[in-house]
Amino acid sequence: MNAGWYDENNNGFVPMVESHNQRGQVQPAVCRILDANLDRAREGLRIIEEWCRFGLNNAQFSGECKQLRQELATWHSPELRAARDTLGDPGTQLTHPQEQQRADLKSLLQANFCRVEEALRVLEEYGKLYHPQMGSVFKQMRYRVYTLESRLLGYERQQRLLRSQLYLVTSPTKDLLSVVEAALAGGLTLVQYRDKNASDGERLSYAQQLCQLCHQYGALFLVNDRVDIALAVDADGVHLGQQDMPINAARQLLGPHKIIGSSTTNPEEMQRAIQGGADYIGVGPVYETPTKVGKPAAGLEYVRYAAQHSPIPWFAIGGIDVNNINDVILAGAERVAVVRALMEAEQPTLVTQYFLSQFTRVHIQSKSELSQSYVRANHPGS
Ligand SMILES: Cc1ncc(COP(=O)(O)OP(=O)(O)O)c(N)n1
Ligand SMILES: Cc1nc(C(=O)O)sc1CCOP(=O)(O)O
Ligand SMILES: [Mg+2]
Repeated sequence: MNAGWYDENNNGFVPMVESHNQRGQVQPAVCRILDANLDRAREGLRIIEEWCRFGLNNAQFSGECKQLRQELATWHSPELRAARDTLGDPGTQLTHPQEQQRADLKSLLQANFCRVEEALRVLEEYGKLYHPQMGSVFKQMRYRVYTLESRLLGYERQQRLLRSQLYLVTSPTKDLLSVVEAALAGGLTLVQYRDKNASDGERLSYAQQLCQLCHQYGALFLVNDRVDIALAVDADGVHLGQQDMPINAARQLLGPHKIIGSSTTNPEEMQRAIQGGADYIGVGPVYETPTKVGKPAAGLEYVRYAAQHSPIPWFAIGGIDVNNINDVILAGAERVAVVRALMEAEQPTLVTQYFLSQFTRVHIQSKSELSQSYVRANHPGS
């Protein structure tokens, strides 16, 4: 019969990794360290797994967490558990103020990934004193957790991009932070920092402040044109036009999980952006706009084309305001990007709320109009 034990934490029968401590040569303190860190890693994984399972309904991510927990359980032998001395542990009273509050879900997940990774690193080092394979096994496990972390946080980002219907592209103003904050308070979830004339120092400083502000509100933050600044402030991604760095070069620098947006004006540019690996595209200018002088309008015709043909999220942009938003939505746009309509608004919070409400209203109205015309066509007498 295989050696092992029954684990009460949902793991069932756990085959035991054979003890290497047969001659009692490993110090009890090492066993205590291994016991504590096996617990710490499993607890952190369980917290992450709950979000993957109940928050994201994602079987792949939650399955990977469960698999890692089970592998940890195979090392948590009764011998290591027996070394536990909770009453004699001075660390049970120590907490850090940051553990008492988490700003948002992202920081909760990041804190727990950090906890798991640290625990695995401790297991890797002290494990070398306990079992010949423990060092390499826990090193591999730590790399699996890094991969899970970047895939999960990248996935979260993509989900937030998909859910964003209004995108604020900023223009320079002395009230930049307060305008953006007012829009975030109205429910804005996507912001791009755009300033074509500032010095690099100013750009970096604004990008840092805006990135922090957006993340406080759970919104995504992208930088226009500049991959280096996006990297320096750990932004969620960049927006690149036809004259900017090519998407594939930006992807090499930013890695697979950051967002890259690309401006398009016609079907050929759209096709190239999609093939190049853009996460979303700008579709415009819908109307001519003083924000981008000299760029001819692509018009509502191109919006209709995007509605029919774009397999990735797209934002109609250019001259969109509270007066014409309904025309743009009726042409098929489910997402819009604006500069002046929010940056020059007297009440950015209210204007944000108005824009967002139009997506629901126009769709409900056009759906009910469609269903009424269906009833009229199919039941002429009713
Ligand atoms: C969402 C979005 N769409 C299009 C643009 C324009 O990008 P680009 O063509 O590179 O022009 P500049 O903004 O750099 O002047 C954008 N910024 N955002
Ligand atoms: C930055 C930008 N890019 C465009 C494009 O079509 O690629 S239109 C545009 C400016 C949009 O500004 P406003 O909302 O003030 O008209
Ligand atoms: Mg550009």
